[in-house]
Amino acid sequence: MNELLEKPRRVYVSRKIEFNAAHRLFNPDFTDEENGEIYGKCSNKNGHGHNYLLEITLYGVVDPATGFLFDLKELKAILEEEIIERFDHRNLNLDVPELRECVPTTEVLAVLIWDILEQRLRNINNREIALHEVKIYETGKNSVRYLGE
Ligand SMILES: Nc1nc2c(c(=O)[nH]1)N=C([C@H](O)[C@H](O)COP(=O)(O)OP(=O)(O)OP(=O)(O)O)CN2
Ligand SMILES: [Zn+2]
Repeated sequence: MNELLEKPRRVYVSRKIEFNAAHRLFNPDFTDEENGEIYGKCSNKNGHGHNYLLEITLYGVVDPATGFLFDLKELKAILEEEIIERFDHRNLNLDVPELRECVPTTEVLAVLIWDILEQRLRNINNREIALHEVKIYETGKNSVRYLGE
């Protein structure tokens, strides 16, 4: 074993993916006026779209045998299956069952993506790997980070 990895080395490993989706920010419990006041143009009846940039970060100890925390090829495949399949080219209000009763803000999307990935990693996690952060850029300027709290 390389002496570099003789003691546990804790690292953060990230991968970015992009998907595009439409949404409308609208709460049916509010009046149209209230929705307009709170969400402005984002509550327009026919919705609008975003090119979301998602960055997932894992945390844990480098495996001394492989030199990996987690194979990024495997993470890429998981993100394709769990995120792209679910969200890409979808209407978040209509096509994602978990969001039907929610206002699909970036905060809510980050929490949902956390729950999906946390569950998926738990099922394959026989090593010390944790989901550390879900970060979503909704626009070039607006982003949300969720660390599972
Ligand atoms: N806390 C949040 N605030 C807002 C969210 C959100 O998810 N969480 N979302 C939106 C809208 O989805 C909206 O589409 C964002 O658009 P906008 O504010 O116009 O964003 P831009 O960065 O493109 O705006 P600029 O005009 O370029 O500044 C609103 N708020
Ligand atoms: Zn929006």
